[in-house]
Amino acid sequence: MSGGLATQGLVVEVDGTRILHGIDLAVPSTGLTALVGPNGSGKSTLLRQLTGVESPTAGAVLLDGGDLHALGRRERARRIAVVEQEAASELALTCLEVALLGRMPHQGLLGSTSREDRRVAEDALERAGASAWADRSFASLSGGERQRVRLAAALAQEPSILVLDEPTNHLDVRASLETIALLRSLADDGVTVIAALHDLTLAGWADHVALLADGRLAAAGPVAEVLTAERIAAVYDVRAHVGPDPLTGRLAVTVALP
Ligand SMILES: Nc1ncnc2c1ncn2[C@@H]1O[C@H](COP(=O)(O)OP(=O)(O)OP(=O)(O)O)[C@@H](O)[C@H]1O
Repeated sequence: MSGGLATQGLVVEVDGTRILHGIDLAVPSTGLTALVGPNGSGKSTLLRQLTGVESPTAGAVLLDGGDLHALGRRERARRIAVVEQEAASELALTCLEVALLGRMPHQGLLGSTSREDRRVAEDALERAGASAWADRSFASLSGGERQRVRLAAALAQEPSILVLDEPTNHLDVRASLETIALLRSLADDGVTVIAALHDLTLAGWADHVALLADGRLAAAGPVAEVLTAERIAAVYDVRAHVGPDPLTGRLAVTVALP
């Protein structure tokens, strides 16, 4: 199932400060989209808008052409899963219980866990490479291990749209690539996936890139069209080189201070 997620003239102001200046972005419903941009450019703010947890100052977020904010919280949660900074409430749970949190939007009002919920949560842990820790306390995991379990909770939600804020944070080089491969396979399965990433070479594994600069959309489109050396140099104020990586043949970005 695919979902059409887009913003129209999206403006966000916080305490009188304008953070997003009228963003028009259609998140491609096929393939993996990387959201990149310097620190403070507005990535997390934009992602919070795309998940509907915060309302815009002006403009709109559209889901399948309708106003996302008109949907109830539970209905939104059935459609959109989010992986962001961890919540304190997760710390008291086992990893399986954290994964089961993803089933909540699909459960009845009493929230009882069915055999099917448990199966989906266990599958999600397996897919995220976290099943070995199912019975461990979430608090006892390393940062990278927690990241995988939080991804499993999002998978257990069986969303049509998956929004991730720096999903490779804390992950080692191999685990980062495995996460990107998992996100790509979800996209292949028809899930709309958008992930904020800092590593531009990692972003090169995506299909599409949206580049934010100072709260504005500097560019959006296929990876090779957006991640050019000139644009990276201008937006990040660095010297940049973009070329095929000798190992993978894929786009690799190297940068140096001016
Ligand atoms: N309450 C606030 N008042 C003023 N400015 C704010 C407030 N909250 C956020 N901002 C600013 O909004 C801008 C965008 O923040 P956001 O977290 O969206 O950026 P980001 O691109 O995700 O950054 P990073 O890469 O560092 O995580 C930042 O400059 C931040 O300081």
